[in-house]
Amino acid sequence: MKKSMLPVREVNGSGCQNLGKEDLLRLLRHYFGYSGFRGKQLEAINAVLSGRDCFCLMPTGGGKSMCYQIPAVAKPGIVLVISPLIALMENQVQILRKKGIPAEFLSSTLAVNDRQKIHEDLNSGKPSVRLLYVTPELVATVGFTAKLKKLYDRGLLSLVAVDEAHCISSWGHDFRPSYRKLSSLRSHLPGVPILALTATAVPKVQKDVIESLCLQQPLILRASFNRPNIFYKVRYKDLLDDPYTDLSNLLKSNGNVCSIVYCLERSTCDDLSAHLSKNGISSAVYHAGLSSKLRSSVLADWLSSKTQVVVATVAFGYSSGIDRKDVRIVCHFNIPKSMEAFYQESGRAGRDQLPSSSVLYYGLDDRKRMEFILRNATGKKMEASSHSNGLIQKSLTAFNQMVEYCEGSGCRRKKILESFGEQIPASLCEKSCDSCKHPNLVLQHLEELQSKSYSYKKDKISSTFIKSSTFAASEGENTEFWNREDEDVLLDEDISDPDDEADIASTTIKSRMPTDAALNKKFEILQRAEEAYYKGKGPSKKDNSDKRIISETLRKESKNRFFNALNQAKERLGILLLDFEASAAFLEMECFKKYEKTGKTFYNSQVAATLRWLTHSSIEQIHDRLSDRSALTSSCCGQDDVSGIEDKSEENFHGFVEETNSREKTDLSPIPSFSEFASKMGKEHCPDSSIVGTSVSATHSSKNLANDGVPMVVTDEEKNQVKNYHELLDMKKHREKIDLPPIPSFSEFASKKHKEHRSGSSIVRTSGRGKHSSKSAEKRIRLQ
Ligand SMILES: Nc1ncnc2c1ncn2[C@@H]1O[C@H](COP(=O)(O)OP(=O)(O)OP(=O)(O)O)[C@@H](O)[C@H]1O
Ligand SMILES: [Mg+2]
Repeated sequence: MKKSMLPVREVNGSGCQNLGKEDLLRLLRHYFGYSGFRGKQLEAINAVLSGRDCFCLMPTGGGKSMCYQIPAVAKPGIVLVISPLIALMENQVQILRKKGIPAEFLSSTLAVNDRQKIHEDLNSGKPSVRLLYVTPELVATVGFTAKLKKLYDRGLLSLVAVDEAHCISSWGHDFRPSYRKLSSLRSHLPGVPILALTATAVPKVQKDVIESLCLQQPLILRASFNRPNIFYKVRYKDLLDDPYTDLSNLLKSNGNVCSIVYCLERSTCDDLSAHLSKNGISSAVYHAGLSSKLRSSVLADWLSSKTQVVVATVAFGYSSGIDRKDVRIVCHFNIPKSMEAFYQESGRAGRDQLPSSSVLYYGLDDRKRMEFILRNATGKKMEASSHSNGLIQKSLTAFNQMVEYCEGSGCRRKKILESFGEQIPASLCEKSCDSCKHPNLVLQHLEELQSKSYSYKKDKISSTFIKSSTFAASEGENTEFWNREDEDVLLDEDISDPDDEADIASTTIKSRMPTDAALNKKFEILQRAEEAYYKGKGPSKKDNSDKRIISETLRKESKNRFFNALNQAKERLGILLLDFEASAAFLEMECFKKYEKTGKTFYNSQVAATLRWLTHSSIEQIHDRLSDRSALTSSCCGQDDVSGIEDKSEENFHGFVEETNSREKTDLSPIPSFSEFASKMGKEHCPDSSIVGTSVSATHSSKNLANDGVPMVVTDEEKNQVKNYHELLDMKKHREKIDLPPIPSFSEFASKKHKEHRSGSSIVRTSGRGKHSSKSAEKRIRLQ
């Protein structure tokens, strides 16, 4: 039930100073039902009521909003709240209205009529609104500045609150350029107190905020950043059989509670959410690859408990301030870039002060990946700047704190707080982190990790992280890593991003290659399908089952898409030594197997994610995933084992490639013709190249025929040799055409793989693929 407004004391200027603690407590109880102020709330409220600027540093969920909400009901006039997110504003306005406090937000998402009503109220003799929420972009417009001036001239502005004030600082982790424009507020509205609120404790950011907002002798309030109700824990991916299963078990064992799972990449979100859903956990995906409408509906469902788990990229982290109090678990499925980001994101847990957990899944691959991104992200943003080296160093140093949090022993809570300059005794933790609760177990894990790390460095770093030049760019698009810092990219709830059409146009314009535009279009169609599904418009009740069926036609189309995408990848990368048809079939089968039961929508989504992966992956990644696809395809199809045949042809090919390579080194005579090659292999004829890429199903019959000894029959072995030969020719032609650094000796590559296979290393080969090897292949694919 709505409450009526308590009469505001008639105050003129300094009159408010007379409001004592009891008066303020009365307001707190009346409107919010709380019995006492928390932390530094009372000091902040008193400061702004007395007309003083205030910089308020309180932890996430600490109750910063109250510092401007109480003044709004204690003092006549309007409190202007500047907030980075429309969703956050909507959320707060709804809550305030329910409590009987007249609050409004102005944004481009409002209907024209609603906007008009707000403006009419503001222009009226006595506006009823007490809290007016706006975005920084709106404040920067000439029209709104004029409106503010008018309110100011009429003495109606009582306070300007700048929420998430760290967004103003390029030193902060959420820098938002439009916040910079707020620096003119002080000169436009002299005498109106400014309250800056943030949970970002870095001293440099604090200084930057105070200077940028031109705060005058502000009262600086700093509460402890300790979140005693959050239990901190790290899980080591490299020591787990399957992190996906580990996560779903963790969520299930906690009773499907309200949770947030942060991932680095959109494709991981899609994949992980599908996995959780399959395991009976109510989950949805949130990332900037979704239309803004879909994002809003995911957020609304999560806020209203229709969905329990949101699997999100940092696009959701940007929604800091969204008030769902009962988030019990915040999980980072990939290591965040800094302690600041980690603190903010994990701080979404337990805002109701009840016991909650922060779980970070740490992986050595993830660490290297993030280091790579940080180097390139900073380089990319600062290409022309002489500061770039310093910035790279700065972000790597910040990241090292995160690594130390995971790889070091000792209290995790202490590490968090010390990174913000707070010195505490380890006893403060009271065994509410894994290190304090189970020190021996954590030490044991760290030892195991160390030995993994040693072999990891030896085996993997060179191959996994030497990426093509496209890596940095593609990482950015997939990970949304730069989104928060770059307003040109589709910013979450940016006021300048009012509708889906703008999203699509902007995405298309941003596409680097013409092929990307076509792909984006396809993604868009898939997104819409997904949106319809989530909104219940998708599968109709009548023929639900039919619509969910993945038809043969759809599967064929998907295969064709993969085939085309592989060709495009080949154009992009210069070379791909793969059988495209078999690889396309493998990728499609992977999607089908995974979502056969869940239905078309998820299947389409997985196809889209895989296509996206193909457009951005490096040669190594694609080869790693697909070089042994035929065996997988055959096993997926339930065919008999053909690995012997595959192996033999592969060995032949390897031998041939090696021989050709050694010829290359010693004598430059032309490459042998296929007939020469075939006769060398003991064959009698040269089959037509059109048979290249014959499906696996043909293998059996051709094998039988070959056994019958019919001379003109083309065996699969021969087909493979033809295919391999043509690929080799392509490779050579390509080398002749463009001036690339020498192709890495294929013989070295092939024999290295062979050796690795023999020694049972991480590269999974075709033959002898048992349950275990396919599992590790699956694991590797997921981590990409
Ligand atoms: N004095 C209080 N007593 C009890 N609960 C409070 C008090 N003040 C605020 N809260 C509640 O604490 C929760 C978090 O408050 P709020 O959203 O203002 O946090 P915040 O500091 O802005 O966090 P964030 O940095 O995440 O935005 C809210 O549900 C709010 O109602
Ligand atoms: Mg807040």
